[in-house]
Amino acid sequence: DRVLVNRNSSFKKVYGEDVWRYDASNLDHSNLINDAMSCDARVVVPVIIKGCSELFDGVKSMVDVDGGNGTTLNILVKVFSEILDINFDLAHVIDVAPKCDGVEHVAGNMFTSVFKVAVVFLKVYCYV
Ligand SMILES: C[S@@+](CC[C@H](N)C(=O)[O-])C[C@H]1O[C@@H](n2cnc3c(N)ncnc32)[C@H](O)[C@@H]1O
Repeated sequence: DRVLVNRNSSFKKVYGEDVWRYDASNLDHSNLINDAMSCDARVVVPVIIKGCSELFDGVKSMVDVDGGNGTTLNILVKVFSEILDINFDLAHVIDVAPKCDGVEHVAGNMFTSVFKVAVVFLKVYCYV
């Protein structure tokens, strides 16, 4: 109720800015979130591949918007190697994302960017 009434999150109330802005200058916290999301991707993405691989049939290019450190695409590209993959996230996340063959890391803001790709993949975005 408090979030709905005040129109901001508990995180913002405590730290003065939303978690993604906070992380840009608190890289330990950013890395903690990236590592946690990587763990999630390692569980969820194989399930997507096993359960609905037809989603990727014929796909030539794909961007993972808010893709974190690229774990999701690192897994997908090993199975669907014909897809041109772009991992898109904020600059402080992309700057430390590990390189991976077949995945291009691009930094930017998803609210002001246009993606010239066939498929936009979005797994877990939250405003905190
Ligand atoms: C909860 S994590 C999800 C990471 C990944 N999609 C996953 O599910 O494993 C949210 C991600 O959104 C990114 N993000 C937040 N605001 C963004 C924006 N305006 N443009 C691009 N990425 C953003 C954060 O840096 C973070 O990596």
